[in-house]
Amino acid sequence: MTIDAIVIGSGIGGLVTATQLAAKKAKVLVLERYLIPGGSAGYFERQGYRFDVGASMIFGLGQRGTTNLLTRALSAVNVSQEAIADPVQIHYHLPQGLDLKVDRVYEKFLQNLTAHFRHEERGIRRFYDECQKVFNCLNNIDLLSLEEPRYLLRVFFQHPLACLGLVKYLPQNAGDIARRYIKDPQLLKFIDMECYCWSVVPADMTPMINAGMVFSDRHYGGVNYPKGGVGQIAQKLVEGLEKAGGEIHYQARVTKILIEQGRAVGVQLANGKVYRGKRIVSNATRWDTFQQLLPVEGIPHNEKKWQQNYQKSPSFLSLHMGVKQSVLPEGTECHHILLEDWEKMMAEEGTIFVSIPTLLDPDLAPSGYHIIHAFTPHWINDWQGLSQDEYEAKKEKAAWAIIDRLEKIFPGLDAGLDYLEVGTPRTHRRFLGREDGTYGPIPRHKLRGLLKMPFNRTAIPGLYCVGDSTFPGQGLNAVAFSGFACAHRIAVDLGL
Ligand SMILES: NC(=O)c1ccc[n+]([C@@H]2O[C@H](COP(=O)([O-])OP(=O)(O)OC[C@H]3O[C@@H](n4cnc5c(N)ncnc54)[C@H](O)[C@@H]3O)[C@@H](O)[C@H]2O)c1
Ligand SMILES: CC(C)=CCC/C(C)=C/C=C/C(C)=C/C=C/C(C)=C/C=C/C=C(C)/C=C/C=C(C)/C=C/C=C(\C)CCC=C(C)C
Repeated sequence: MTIDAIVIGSGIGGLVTATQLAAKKAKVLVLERYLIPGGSAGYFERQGYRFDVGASMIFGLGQRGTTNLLTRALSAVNVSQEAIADPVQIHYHLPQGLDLKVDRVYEKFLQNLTAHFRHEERGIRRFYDECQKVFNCLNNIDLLSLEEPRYLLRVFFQHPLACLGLVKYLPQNAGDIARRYIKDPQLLKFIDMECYCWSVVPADMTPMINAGMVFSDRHYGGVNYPKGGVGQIAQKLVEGLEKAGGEIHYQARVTKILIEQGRAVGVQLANGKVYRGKRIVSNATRWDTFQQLLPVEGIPHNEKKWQQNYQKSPSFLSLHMGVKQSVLPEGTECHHILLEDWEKMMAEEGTIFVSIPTLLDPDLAPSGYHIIHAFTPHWINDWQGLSQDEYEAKKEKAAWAIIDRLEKIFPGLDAGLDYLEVGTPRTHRRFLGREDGTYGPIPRHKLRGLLKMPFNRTAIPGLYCVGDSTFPGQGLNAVAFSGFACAHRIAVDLGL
């Protein structure tokens, strides 16, 4: 039977594309190089612990509005996922005693922040209220492909003000808007951290549309943890995909996208097997897609331009720990950010991110124990060219430096450690198939908001990209949007 769409990779971007197409009765095949689906939203099990590999703070699992794209993607193929509400998005432990919690309740968050910056009360409210404006524009409209003129026309006639609002914010960055209202340098550093901790760049380089989503949805749909672990989202999407007649093959590593007369017509696997399809979708990063799966000499001009504007963000050093319950003081929150010196916010091993999912779902660890996932940015270069012994020693040293720092918020961590597994940029590259283990693309220099981020079609007819190297970038809810948009464009192209 002819395959309508072959999707390379089962990250959330790839799976949302596949399920959306399958729901429209397209014949879909997903090819995944690893043993399970999910990519960065996958999991692994060790000694009774179920660890999330990457994604841990989940947006898009809310129940209301139009921006709850994970919930919507699941229900489109008749599956659902129980979600546990996280009452605090992040507990920040920042320099100069700036210790504060981002409460799920908007007014409570504003109060917590204002308590540290009384003189900026008005500016704080004006900045975050403006983020809510962006969110309200998005949360009113159907979110589909911006490459489909008839859809654009339709939403424009249905919601002209929301569309004009979005057009206004598309070229803007959060830092410019923050500086319009806020003068205090320490508060501006805090806004930088608010952006950096998910966009990996400071506020000046973070698109306002994305900041509007994150800073508002956390108080609207909220951050919600999937019962059973983050890996459940992908497992459920696969269940829905199969129910809708789609197929997924594991240990199916695509090594080549086949081009005939300038058009993508199929793929070849590492084992030599060939599949042909009417449309090919790559959920691999753009670097992997255009430099590994296609001949480098033929890289399209617009991809070269994209690489001049965007670079690979660093990868992470990840500590997956099992710890005794006694390590966590009463009232500990699920997510923490630790930084001791503002100058080091963007440095390797500067900011430490922490997620403790067992506070929301205790079933992920043996009784009496918790999971602490701590991660910090790291570049692959430092991990190349080492012997096995050197690699292990470097991992050990780096991990203990992080544990020592975490003792500040979790006294007794070292003594209460029951299990430790350390992942490096090499681990991310190997298991996620992402060049240099990168977290995703970041602007090389200040760009105008999201204007330079490509949509799903590529310069090669028949070939589409989905995932975090397409509009609007990193984040599970963001790549879910990219999946909705990609499937919409393909469905129109196939006349479904
Ligand atoms: N919320 C958080 O805390 C957090 C943390 C880390 C990552 N994330 C997010 O996760 C998102 C990643 O989603 P995504 O959908 O873009 O990508 P992904 O990297 O998660 O998924 C890509 C999938 O494609 C597979 N693949 C790659 N090359 C292949 C090949 N040649 N053949 C077959 N399969 C191949 C990989 O194994 C992987 O399963 C990012 O946006 C990132 O921001 C979130
Ligand atoms: C018609 C006319 C004229 C016009 C039109 C216009 C329009 C319509 C426009 C539109 C637009 C749109 C649709 C857009 C969209 C967007 C979106 C969806 C976005 C989204 C976003 C999201 C995001 C960004 C998210 C993110 C998140 C993340 C990344 C997270 C992460 C996290 C981390 C990493 C960390 C954690 C932490 C700790 C652990 C502590």
